[in-house]
Amino acid sequence: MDKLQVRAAGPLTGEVTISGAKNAALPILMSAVLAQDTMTLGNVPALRDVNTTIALLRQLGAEVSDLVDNTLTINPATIDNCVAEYELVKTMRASIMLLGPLLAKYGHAEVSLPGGCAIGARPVNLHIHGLRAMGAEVKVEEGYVKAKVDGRLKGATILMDVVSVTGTENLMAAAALADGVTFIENAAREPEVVDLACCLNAMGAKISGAGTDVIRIEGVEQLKGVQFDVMPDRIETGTYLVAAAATRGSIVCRKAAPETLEPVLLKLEEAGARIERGDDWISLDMAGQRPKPVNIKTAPHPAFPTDMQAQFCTLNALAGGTAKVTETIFENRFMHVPELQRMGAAMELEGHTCIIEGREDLQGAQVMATDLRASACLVIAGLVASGTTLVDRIYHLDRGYELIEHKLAGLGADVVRISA
Ligand SMILES: CC(=O)N[C@H]1[C@@H](OP(=O)(O)OP(=O)(O)OC[C@H]2O[C@@H](n3ccc(=O)[nH]c3=O)[C@H](O)[C@@H]2O)O[C@H](CO)[C@@H](O)[C@@H]1O
Ligand SMILES: C=C(OP(=O)(O)O)C(=O)O
Repeated sequence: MDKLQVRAAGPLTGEVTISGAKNAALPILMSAVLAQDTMTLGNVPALRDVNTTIALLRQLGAEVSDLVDNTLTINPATIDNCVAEYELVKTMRASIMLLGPLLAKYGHAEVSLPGGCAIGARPVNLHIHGLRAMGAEVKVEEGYVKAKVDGRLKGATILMDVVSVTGTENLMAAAALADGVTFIENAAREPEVVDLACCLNAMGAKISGAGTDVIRIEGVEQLKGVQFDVMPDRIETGTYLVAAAATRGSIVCRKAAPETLEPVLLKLEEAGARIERGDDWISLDMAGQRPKPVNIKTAPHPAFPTDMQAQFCTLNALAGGTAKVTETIFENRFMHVPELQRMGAAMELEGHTCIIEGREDLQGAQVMATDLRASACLVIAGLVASGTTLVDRIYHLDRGYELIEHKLAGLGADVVRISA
């Protein structure tokens, strides 16, 4: 298993180019099955999860090119199998996004339940509820969600009890080919939902309201293959900005989408960073100062994203004062806390809140990455800690950060991948 060796090398400085968003790319790749002909997708990040998605689509019979220069083509016309098998699905929860599109296009679909994961339970009851409301027969059997419908799905009004990003995306994609109008109420407003809606609309769908809490989808009979570029990754952007802030550095993120990470930028400003935003760039400058503590409470967009919580734990661990970080989306998303404690961080958990007393220094240690963003927060800690930090199980990191060691090295960090 690969490890990352991280040593402090002073403040991060320079420019980093942001990749396409994992959490937009995966639903868009899976919604490509809705098209009649070939989709060409650009700005697709080279990530382990993208490779898994390519393998899943090929397993269904789609013709999928390799990813070259962050571009790939998907021809779904050759799909002859609507079963997404456990072996691939278990490594990536986003696979559930195949359910709605396959069902809407082919009238049946079987997608393995992804199972629980380290950060929390991740149920799919809302996806099932919505598809049933659209007339599908859905059962959970032998670890698979099995859905079928006679003819087309029917437009329906669906109230989401809880704001669910993938749930909203699955139902929106399915409704794009349904007969009649669907309303998704209490919809997720995340920028990735908007990106998927833009892609579907380019394919000929009639979706309005994406980015608000009511999405209206007027079903159409067919969707066509188009060229579409995936939006920039706001979480990758936020991660590099926090890394720069933790090291008291000064960086510019290029090919970013500032409007998608306003809550993160506001918290970085509160931490003492000078932030400037352009159309597609963000700069951060700490002017050599130690970060100030910032209280964080995660919640659905436009509030503070759960995917940035771990990184802000590290930032607070280095801040001059005490901060509270509260997680409201996932019940078990603090597994980085014991690892950061091993590096000397002063933090305690009280239920869903982590109380962090900032320290001037952390110490390098061998630590274990437990999930994607937890891995990122340990790498950030290693950029500041004395001695050497060895982050184990970085396959988590490879799910979501394209070329992380190269991008960090470009900012002056001392980060080396040690291949097993
Ligand atoms: C709202 C939110 O911040 N969602 C995050 C979630 O998206 P992801 O799409 O993975 O998860 P959801 O948005 O669906 O889940 C949000 C909440 O809804 C609950 N739920 C979800 C579906 C369902 O059928 N039933 C149900 O009860 C979940 O247990 C969770 O507490 O993880 C992603 C990866 O970390 C993040 O990028 C998203 O920002
Ligand atoms: C946890 C994440 O992803 P996933 O939903 O694929 O597990 C994430 O993007 O932070």
